[in-house]
Order: sequence, then structure tokens, then C-alpha cells
Amino acid sequence: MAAPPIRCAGLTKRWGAAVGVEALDLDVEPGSVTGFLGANGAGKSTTIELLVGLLRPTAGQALLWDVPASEPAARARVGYMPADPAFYRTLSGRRNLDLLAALHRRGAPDRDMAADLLGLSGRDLARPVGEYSGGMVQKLALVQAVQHRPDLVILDEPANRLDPLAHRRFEELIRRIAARGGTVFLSSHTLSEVEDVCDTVAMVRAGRLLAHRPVAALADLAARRVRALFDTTPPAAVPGLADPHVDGHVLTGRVARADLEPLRALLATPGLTDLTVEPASLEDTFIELYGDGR
Ligand SMILES: Nc1ncnc2c1ncn2[C@@H]1O[C@H](COP(=O)(O)OP(=O)(O)OP(=O)(O)O)[C@@H](O)[C@H]1O
Repeated sequence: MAAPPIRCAGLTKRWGAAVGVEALDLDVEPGSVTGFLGANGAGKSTTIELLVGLLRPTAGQALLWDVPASEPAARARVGYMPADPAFYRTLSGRRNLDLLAALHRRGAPDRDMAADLLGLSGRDLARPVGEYSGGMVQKLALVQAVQHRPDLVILDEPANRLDPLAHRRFEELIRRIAARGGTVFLSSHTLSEVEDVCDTVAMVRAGRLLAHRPVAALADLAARRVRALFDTTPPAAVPGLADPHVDGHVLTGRVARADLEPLRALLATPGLTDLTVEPASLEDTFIELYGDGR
């Protein structure tokens, strides 16, 4: 089997008593798009900096195609966008891209495609970066991460300064990279920001991996929201209905996926006039998994 583009094995980074990541095990499949999610300080940037060789592990390994991430052979195949991209402000966008492309031996075959897609025009690229808006800097950082057609693209919070239109273009860019067989690993605070484009989600909390699942499986984990309308006072509880709450004629609660018994019990309850069962949002699932400390 082909070596995974990313393999973290017991990956640990500490600074004295401070923990960045702790015993992280994570494999990423070739051609996949993985969202790496976690709250502020969860360990996303630390993990990413270990994956691009900017940090050395305290223990364990960060491997790209079975090669330590700090080795030039691994780094040559990666495109990286840091959380806080910085450019030469007096130089034009294009000059900055040229300088960064010169660090690789691959030229910049995808520069025009990425710049066009993200809406960075030739005129924009001719302007000094010091004149760019925050969103334009973010787009330039995305272009530099993908312009040399890397096998693996690692993006640290790539979408946080993009407006809705630019965000859609960004998603299209990620899809194109995946369509040509590239692997993408991107971090975010917000699942809703990346769920459309990711096929797998890994969540970290306090430096530890909480979950690593296909997006579809994550949706299956979530409880369904139930809302039952009665023409009388609803029952205070129904067997199997979690978190029941009565407000006037409305009873709300939650049921686990594929647990139909509480719904049958509700349907058999006298006075029921309407019943809605909403699919859970991935965001809710994330907060549920993340918030309760389990
Ligand atoms: N150089 C350092 N020295 C000590 N602690 C550090 C250092 N760098 C990071 N940390 C700690 O490691 C933990 C993880 O930080 P990291 O930047 O990886 O989080 P993050 O998930 O990227 O957060 P954010 O969403 O806020 O960017 C935090 O508790 C942070 O304080």
C-alpha cells in the first residue's frame, strides 16, 4: 500500500509543562481533504508546524510519505499556508510569488488557475502587497501554497478572512486539488466553514485527538431534534426521548439516530397534531462531542 501523505505517530510537542500536542495518532489518505478542527489553543497550529518541519517533536513522529516531515525530500512535496501569512510589503504580489516559487523546483504551473479562481487579477498582482486588504493577503497566501502543484497542501485557517463569494471560490480550489489527486489538510475553528469541502474531519482538544471520522459518519453520531405539537398539554416525558422540555403545547427533545421507539411512542400519544424530526447539524455534533468533556 502507498505510504500515507501524513502519518502522526505518538506525536508530542511540549515546552516545559506547556503541552502543544500529546500522543497524536493520525493517518491521512492520499487524495483526501481533511478538516482539522479545534478551539483556540487546541493544538492545530502546533500540529501543522510539526507537519511542515517548522517544529521538531518532543516525542513521536510526524511523517510525510513515511519520511520525517523536517526532511527536504518531504518538504519539497508540500504547499503550506501559515495562519498569519507575511509577505514583502514593498514588493508586488507577483514578485512575492516568484520568490516563493523559486524555493521549489516545480515552477508555478497552477499560479494562474488559482489566482483567477480566487479573483486576484493581473492588476492586483502588480500592486505592492502593502496596499492589499486582509482578504487579498489571504488569497495571495493561498496562491503561494498551491502554485507549484504540491502533492500535499497544508493550510492553517485558510478561510477565516474570506468573504462568502471568495469562500466558494476557495472551496472550488480545494476540490480541483483533490480532483487531480492532491491531498489537502486544513485547519479551522468552525466545522460549518469546511464541512462542504472535507471528506474527513479530525478534531483536537487540549492537544489530544478527539475524533477522526468521515464527515458522513459524524452526522450519524448526532442526535436528532424532535418537536411534537399537541392540542392538549403534552406529556412531561416519553420513553427514550432525551432532554424532554414542554413549552405550552410543544414538547421538544432528542433521539439517537435510528432509534425509532420514542417516535413510535410519540405517534401513539393522544393529542399529537404534528411531529418534526430535524437532521442534526455537524456543528451541533461537534459542540456536543467537544463541549461535554467526554
Ligand atoms: N512556543 C510555545 N511555548 C509554550 N506554549 C506554546 C507555544 N506554542 C504554543 N503553545 C501552547 O500550545 C497549545 C496549542 O497551541 P496552538 O497554537 O497549536 O493552538 P491552535 O489550536 O492553533 O489555536 P488557535 O486556534 O488559537 O490558533 C496552547 O496551549 C499554546 O499556548
